[in-house]
Amino acid sequence: MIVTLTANPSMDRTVELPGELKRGAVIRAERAVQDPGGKGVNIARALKVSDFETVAVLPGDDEDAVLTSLREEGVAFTNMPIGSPIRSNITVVEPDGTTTKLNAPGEPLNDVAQQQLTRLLIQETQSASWLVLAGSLPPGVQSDYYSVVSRAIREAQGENAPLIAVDTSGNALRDAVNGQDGMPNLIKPNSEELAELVGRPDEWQELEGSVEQTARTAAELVERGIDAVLATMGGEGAVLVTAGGAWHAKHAPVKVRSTVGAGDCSLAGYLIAHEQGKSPAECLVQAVAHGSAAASMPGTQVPVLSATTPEAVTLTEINL
Ligand SMILES: O=P(O)(O)OC[C@@]1(O)O[C@H](CO)[C@@H](O)[C@@H]1O
Repeated sequence: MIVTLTANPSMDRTVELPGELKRGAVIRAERAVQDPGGKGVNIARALKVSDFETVAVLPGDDEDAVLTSLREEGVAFTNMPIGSPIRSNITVVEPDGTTTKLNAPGEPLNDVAQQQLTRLLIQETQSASWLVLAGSLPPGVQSDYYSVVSRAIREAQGENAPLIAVDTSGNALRDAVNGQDGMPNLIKPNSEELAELVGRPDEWQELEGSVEQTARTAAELVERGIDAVLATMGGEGAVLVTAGGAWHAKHAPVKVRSTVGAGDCSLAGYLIAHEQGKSPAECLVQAVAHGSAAASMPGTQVPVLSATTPEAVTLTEINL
C-alpha cells in the first residue's frame, strides 16, 4: 500500500484558451475543467485508477470540494480539518500547449496541525510499502518538515518502515536530502531542481539538454546515499540512476494537452512498476509511459495503467 502526503493540496482549475494568452485582456476560454490536485493527491489518484492500494493524507475540511471530488473518484483519504477552504491553483493552456500556472500559497498550518498531520501519517503507514511526501509546504511550515516526518515514521515503524519518496522543490527538497535525518529512498527532481540540489543552479539548461550530464549529476546524489534518483527531462523523457546503474528512457512523441501533473504520474508509474516487482529500468520505462500518457490528457487527469504505452518507450543504458 502506498501512502501519499500532500501538505498543500489544491483544487486545480484548468482553462484552455482559443488563442495566445494576452496580458491585461478578457479572454473567453474554450473549455474549463477542475480536478482535485496537489502532487500527492495526483499520485494517489493515478494509483487508484489502476487499482493499486493507496491512501492520500491531506489537510482539508470534510465537505471541501477537493475531498468531495476524491470521494467521487473513489480515492481513499485521511484528512485533517483546517477550518478554511483548500487553495485553488489556476492553469492556462494555449493552443500550442504552452502552459502557465498560477499557484496560491495555500492555507497555513500551525505547529499543532503539523504534529497532528505527522501522527496521522504514523497511523496510516503501519503497513505501507511506500510513503510519498509530495508538493510544496504551506505557509507556517518549516522547510525541514519532510525530513522531520521521515525521521518520525522511521522511528515509529522501525524495521517495517515504508520506503520514502520525496517529490518537492526549493528549500523543502534541499532540506529533505541534507542527510541529517537520513536520506529519502527516491527523489524525482526536474533539471532545475537537480541543478539546485548539487549547488550549481546555473547548470539547469545544460542538464535539460544532456542525458549524460543529467545522469552524472544524479549520480552525485546517489553517492550521498539516495537509493534512486528519477530525473525528469520534460519531452526528453527521464533518467534513472541507482547504485546499480543508470538508464535513459524516452517515449515516442505525443500530442501534449497539459503537462500539469505529468511528473506526478511519472512517479506513480515508477511506484506501480516497483510494486509489481519490476527492475529499476522497467520502473523507469513505466514512469515515462505514465508521464507521456498524462501529458496527452487535459487538465490534471490521470491515465489508467492499461492505457499507457511502455512499448513506445526507448530505453538506453548509460555508462557513467
Ligand atoms: O504548489 P505545489 O505544491 O508545488 O504544486 C501544486 C501543483 O502545481 O502540483 C500539481 C502538479 O504537479 C498540481 O496538481 C498542483 O496545482
